[in-house]
Amino acid sequence: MSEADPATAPQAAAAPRVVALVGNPNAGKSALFNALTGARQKIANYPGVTVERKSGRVALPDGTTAELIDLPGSYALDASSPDEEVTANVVMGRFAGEAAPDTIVLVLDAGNLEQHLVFAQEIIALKRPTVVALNMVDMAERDGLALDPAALADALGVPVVPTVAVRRRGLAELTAAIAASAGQDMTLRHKVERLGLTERRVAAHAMAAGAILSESHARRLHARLDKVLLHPWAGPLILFALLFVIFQAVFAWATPFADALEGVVGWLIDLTVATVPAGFVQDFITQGVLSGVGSVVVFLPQIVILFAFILAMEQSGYMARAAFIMDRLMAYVGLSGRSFIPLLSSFACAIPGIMATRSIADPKDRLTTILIAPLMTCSARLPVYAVIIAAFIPATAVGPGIGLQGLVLFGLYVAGIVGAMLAALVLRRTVTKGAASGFIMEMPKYQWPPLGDLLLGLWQRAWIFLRRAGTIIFTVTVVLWLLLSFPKAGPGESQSEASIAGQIASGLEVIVEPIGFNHEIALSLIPAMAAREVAVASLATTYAVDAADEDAQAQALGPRLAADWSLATALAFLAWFVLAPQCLSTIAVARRETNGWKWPMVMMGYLFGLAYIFAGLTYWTAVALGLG
Ligand SMILES: Nc1nc2c(ncn2[C@@H]2O[C@H](COP(=O)(O)OP(=O)(O)OP(=O)(O)O)[C@@H](O)[C@H]2O)c(=O)[nH]1
Ligand SMILES: [Mg+2]
Repeated sequence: MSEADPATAPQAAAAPRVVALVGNPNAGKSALFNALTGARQKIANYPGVTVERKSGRVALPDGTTAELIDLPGSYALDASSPDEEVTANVVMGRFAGEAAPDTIVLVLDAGNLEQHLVFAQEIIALKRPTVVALNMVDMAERDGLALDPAALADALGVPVVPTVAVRRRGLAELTAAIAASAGQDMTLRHKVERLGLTERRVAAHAMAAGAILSESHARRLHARLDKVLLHPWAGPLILFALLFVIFQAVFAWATPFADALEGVVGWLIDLTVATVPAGFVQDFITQGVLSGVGSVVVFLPQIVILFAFILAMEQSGYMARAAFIMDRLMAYVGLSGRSFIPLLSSFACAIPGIMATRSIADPKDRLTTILIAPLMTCSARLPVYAVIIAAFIPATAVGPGIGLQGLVLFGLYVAGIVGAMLAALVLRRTVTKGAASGFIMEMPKYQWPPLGDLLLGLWQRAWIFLRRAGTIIFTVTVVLWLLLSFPKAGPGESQSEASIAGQIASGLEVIVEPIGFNHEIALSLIPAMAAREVAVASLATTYAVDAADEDAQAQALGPRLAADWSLATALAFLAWFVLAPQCLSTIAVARRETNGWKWPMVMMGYLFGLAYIFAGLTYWTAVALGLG
């Protein structure tokens, strides 16, 4: 440790001046450090912490040498992480055996000046010799922003040197400014006083605006967009409205395509009946493959439209803003914004969502996120929701451009989110007790989503969906069809009731009957553990097996459900699928990520419990309202 300690290291004549690089994360401190010190670096650890202490020698133009220290990025002097604590301790000279730096080089990202000036003011208010390196001016110029270093120097009362660390631009000027800072009474010239966070934000805004020489139209537009989209209350409202529009579109735009696909499946069934001799093979193709798997595939248009919006939000740079907005809201339920991306991925599928929780450092944050991820409405639920909504909710308008079907779909997604937030709230107060940690992220630039990337992403999502239909859904449906087809029913008996599958389902039916579920639903719940869409395929296959004739067999699932189920049962079925952990792969991934069966069991227990209770409440309420 002593070799890293400038106070005791063997040195020529006088101890070299200590110069510390301070600034927000990603300002380019390490890049500047490397550019200035080259190979003359030493790496050690700060006493008592695992944070690296990187120091190196730099020759100044006045002939002296300085010891340069690269510090971890920080947002504030009242530290919240070990990294930030080291920075604060070094800057304030609180480390034992470590002298306070003689000069502070404050590294600011020219492209994020306003944000970086918030912390910068805290440093300058310390009244120590300070030099500002206005770094990354190349990036700012590329983005159409030209800054005036003199104006900024004037506002701050410290020298400002424009630099491009990675191109070694401005290094001579910077070392000259460091040399000149020696022995000066900087406190006389500093214009920044100690202020609270809010006042510093206001001042940062004014100083950043005052330092702009010219700004391109696009940059100004993006800044204005952020003002609106990140506004404390307009931002969440816009996000909410956008999601609302998305779910309207999923129904309004997909219906003609879904109807056409349904027509194709019906036509294929007719064709099979006409060409394949009646018997086992014909039944297998019509009941098992076409009715079962076909009933899932018809939801491809909905999946594609939903993902077109999600991908466009990601690629345009809006998604990071949504995460930022959600961070504030999630803090209320004890989650950090770091959970947002895993939870967002869970809208596609909980499996990548749960794997993405590896980026959450806090173990309790992470566990909470894993436990609530299955409540986010994954795309496998979409076919289940869509088939029930199309069959039971009239396609009427409840307002200009607002369809009732889209509204119900939106409501189901919101129900999942609300359920997840409430679950987080309860979990954070009980099993995963602890404080939430905030997060700050850099916002990507706005851009039009590149059409090629968008189409590629859509193709990948569509392919994942179709592959599931061709593999897991196909397999489970075929097995179910076999179990549904034997033994053959006697006269007057229904085939699905008499079959092996039907007899197994009868056991389950006893349990789910009180919440309004019928025999067909009970039959669909077990195979749907393999994947939620299988519930749709199972229902379709069951009704096809029981169909009186070929015409009835070629009929789509929706009209059959509408004829056979009460609205109360349909609503209870939706409520069940909002909450129930009907997915073995998710449970398996949760086991792997938590190293044991305890947490997956907790997850299954609380989710099945909630699903049962809420499906029941939905059913009993609906019946009381006369919808049974
Ligand atoms: N174009 C450009 N890129 C830069 C410049 N300075 C740094 N970078 C890049 O910006 C990124 C972040 O730079 P770092 O030097 O690691 O930032 P840092 O301030 O040390 O970040 P932390 O250690 O996380 O606080 C790296 O990819 C650098 O290559 C610059 O002047 N121009
Ligand atoms: Mg660094």
